Amino acid sequence: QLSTKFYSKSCPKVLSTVESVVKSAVSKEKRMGASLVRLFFHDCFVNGCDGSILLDDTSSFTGEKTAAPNNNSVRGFNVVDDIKAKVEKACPGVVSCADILALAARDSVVILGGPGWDVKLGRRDSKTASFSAANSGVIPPPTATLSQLINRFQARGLSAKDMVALSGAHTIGKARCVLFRGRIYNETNIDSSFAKARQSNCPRTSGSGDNNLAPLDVATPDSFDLKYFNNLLNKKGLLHSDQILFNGGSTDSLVKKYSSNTKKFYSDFVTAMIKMGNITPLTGSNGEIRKNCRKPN
Ligand code: HEM
Ligand SMILES: [Ca+2]
Ligand SMILES: [Ca+2]
Repeated sequence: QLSTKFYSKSCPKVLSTVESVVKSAVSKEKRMGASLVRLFFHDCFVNGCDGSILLDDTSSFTGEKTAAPNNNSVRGFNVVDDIKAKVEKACPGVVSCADILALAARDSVVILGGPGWDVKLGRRDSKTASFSAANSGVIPPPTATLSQLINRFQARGLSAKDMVALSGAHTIGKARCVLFRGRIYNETNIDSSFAKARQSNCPRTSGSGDNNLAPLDVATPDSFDLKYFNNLLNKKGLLHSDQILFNGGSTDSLVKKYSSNTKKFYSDFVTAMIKMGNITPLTGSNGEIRKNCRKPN
C-alpha cells in the first residue's frame, strides 16, 4: 500500500530535491514539464508504475524505449538521471525511480500552473521491462477510435471520465507532424484555418518534415489550463485522438463541462492521476531500488 509519508523518515529531503531539479529543468525548457508528465503515463500503462520505461537497451536486452509509442518520442531521461543523482546523494539506495517519476509529473503540472496533490509513494523499481507490451496493445495510438481509447483505459482500471480528464494533459507539450498529418489533411471535423496553419509546417508527403513539432494546445502550449478542451469545442484538436473526444459521441458532455469549469477539470484530473499512479506498483520486497534508473542493480 502506497503512502504519502513513505520517505518521511528515510529521506525527508526527497520532495524538495525533486521539485528543485524539475523547476530548473522547466525553467530552461517549458516543454520538459510536459515530457515528464508523459513519461509517467507511459511507465504506468506498461506493467504498472515500476520505472520500466527508464531502462536502457543493452546488447542482450531490448526495453521499452524503442517501442513504437516511445521511440524518438518520449524524453526527459536526463532530468530523471539528474534527480536520481541528487536524491542518491541525500539518501543512498532509498528512493525508487518509479516514485521519482510520480513526483516529477506532479511537480511539472504545478510548475506549469496546474493543480497540486499529495503523491502516494513506496513504489519499487522493476528489474526488467517489456518491449512487447509497450509496443502494442497497451498505450493507445493517436489514430484510435473513441471506443478503443475507452477500452485501453478501462484495461488499466481507468474510466472514460478518467481518460477524458487525463487527455487534458495535452494542454501542454508538443507532437510530431507524422502523428497529426492524417488529421490536418484528411479529416473534416477540423477548423480550416487551424488546419492550414498546421499544414504550413507539416508537409503532406510522408517522410518529409515528419519530426516537425506543433503544440498540442494551440492556445496556451506552456500553461496547464482548460484551453485544450476549448480547442476541442472549436475543432482545433491536434491529434485525431484529441478531437474524437468531442465529435458527437459519449464524451462530448464531459469535454463541454471541462471547457468552462477549471475546478471540475482539475479535481477529475487529480483523481485520475492518483488512480493512474496506483496501477500495479511493486511493493514490499518485490523489485528493487535501482541505483541508476537506466539499469537494474
Ligand atoms: C488518450 C490517449 C492518448 C493518446 C492517443 C496520446 C497520444 C499522444 C501523442 C501521439 C503525443 C505526441 C508524441 C510525439 O509527437 O512523439 C502525445 C504527447 C503528449 N501526451 Fe499524450 N496521449 C494520450 C494520453 C495522454 C495522457 C493520459 C497523458 C498524461 C496524463 C498524456 C500526456 C502527454 C503529454 C504531456 C504530451 C507532450 C509531451 C512532450 O511534449 O514531450 N497523454 N500524446
Ligand atoms: Ca512500467
Ligand atoms: Ca494549455
